[in-house]
Amino acid sequence: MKMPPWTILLAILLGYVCCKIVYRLTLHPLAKYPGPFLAKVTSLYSAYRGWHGDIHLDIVRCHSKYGVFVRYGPNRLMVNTSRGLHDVYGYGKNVRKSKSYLSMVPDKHAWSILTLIDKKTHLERRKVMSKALSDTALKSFEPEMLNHMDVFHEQVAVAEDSEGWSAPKNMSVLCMRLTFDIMCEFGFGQKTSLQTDRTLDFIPEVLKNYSWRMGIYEQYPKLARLNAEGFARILRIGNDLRDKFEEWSDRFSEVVMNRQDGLPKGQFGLIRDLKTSNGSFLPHEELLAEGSFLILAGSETTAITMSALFFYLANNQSIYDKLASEIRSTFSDISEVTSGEKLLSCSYLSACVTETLRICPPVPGIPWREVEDGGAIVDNHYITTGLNVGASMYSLHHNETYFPSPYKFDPSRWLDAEGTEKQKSLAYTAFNPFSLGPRGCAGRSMALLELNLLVARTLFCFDFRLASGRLATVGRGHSDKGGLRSRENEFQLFANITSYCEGPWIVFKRRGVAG
Ligand code: HEM
Repeated sequence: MKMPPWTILLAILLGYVCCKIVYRLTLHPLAKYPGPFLAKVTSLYSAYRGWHGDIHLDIVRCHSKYGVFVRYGPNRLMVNTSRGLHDVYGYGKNVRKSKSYLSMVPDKHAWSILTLIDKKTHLERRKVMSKALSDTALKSFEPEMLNHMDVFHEQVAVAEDSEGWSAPKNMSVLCMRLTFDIMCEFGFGQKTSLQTDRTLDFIPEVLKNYSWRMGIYEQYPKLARLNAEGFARILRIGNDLRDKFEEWSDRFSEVVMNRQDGLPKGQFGLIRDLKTSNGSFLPHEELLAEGSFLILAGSETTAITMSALFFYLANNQSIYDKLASEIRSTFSDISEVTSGEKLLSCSYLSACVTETLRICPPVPGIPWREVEDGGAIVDNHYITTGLNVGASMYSLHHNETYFPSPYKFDPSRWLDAEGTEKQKSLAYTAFNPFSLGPRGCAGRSMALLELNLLVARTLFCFDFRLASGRLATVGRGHSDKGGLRSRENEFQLFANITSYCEGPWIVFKRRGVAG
């Protein structure tokens, strides 16, 4: 009997897939490691988790079920120890950024500091970026940063009831607008007014969608080749938002890219005017990619941490009181609440910020690294060339070995107290919200400055608390949601390439207003 050609093709394809699955389960160098069955045979498993936004929770579940090393993709191994963390991300390790970052490179020349895989080119870029984000640059920008925070406070200051409390405010929305405006002026010298101009509300929405897509592609880069954006455009899905955003970003980049003297530059000017080793400027596509990444990197992450800080302070009265008392006794006028000795002396503030970054790391998933020629040792395990290794920040930050009662918001774990030194230094070995080593966050100081200043200035000028009724539940876990989303006192993260969050809804009252 003669078989039709398509049946033969199908049989060959099926045979190939079966062989691949058998290989991945038996002879593959990672075959001996435990993990979810589907994750061993296809990266679609983690892409599905990325699509759901609960990849960080699934990783915690997998480590508690399978142990320290878990196979989380056919070629991917994750580890949940501080030694593993430092072996993968520390300086001088035999790894580079994984090829999955390529899925975030839209065009041939559109690298950004985040996606650059080549170590030498990255180092050159990093030197310029470090200068752009140096303490000196931050200090000279601080007055503008404070202006943006004043606008933020004007928005929450309007009293709505007879006791002087404001209407409920959605912190994740207000914080994103604030950090976006700060980033655009710091990086590009542009005043974007997202805080006050409601016609620009499409921008955070577009950025959120973009991060969500990138989060999925990072897990399964082949999906990027399907060109979902192209199809969405043809099918006219989301075209309104996209058109508005493209129009806005074209206008924005026209000004930013203009090298004429006298135009506002911002710190990004240093990258724009950077000449490569052959004496030419970076290609236009690369500058655009770099600019977009900087806005995302600088705004989403910091906004999530700010929102989480409001959530945990409003939900923990004794911590709120202790912090308010520290701030109000350290400063005697709002003009004093700036960077410097007094702010640095607020040890409880610093502990609250650190604890928020621990319990709610804005990059909760795994920044994958690829092992280079010669292999690498990760927590005493030899890993072969070409495989991907990584550690999830959320999972490590909830590992009981380093953080007893990991789901409890407890700033005191970062304070000096007799008998706790050992536990505290152990905690620091696993604390990693900004990643570490050569690819660690270049904007750490900027983020910490924004976080400390916003909280200190808010508590100096205002009292705040959770909004009442249904709004008080936004952002928290719920028993109905089941599993790892059921913790009511945990601020819920939805992980993508960074993450997004909802709420909390907070009401404010200017201090000194009688009620
Ligand atoms: C709480 C706020 C922030 C957190 C938690 C955070 C976290 C991170 C993490 C985990 C990475 C490594 C990502 C990877 O390996 O794939 C990273 C990279 C980076 N971040 Fe941040 N970030 C924050 C704020 C900022 C800010 C305000 C900026 C300012 C522009 C910034 C600029 C960068 C840059 C340039 C890189 C790439 C570094 C490199 O590859 O050399 N970040 N960040």
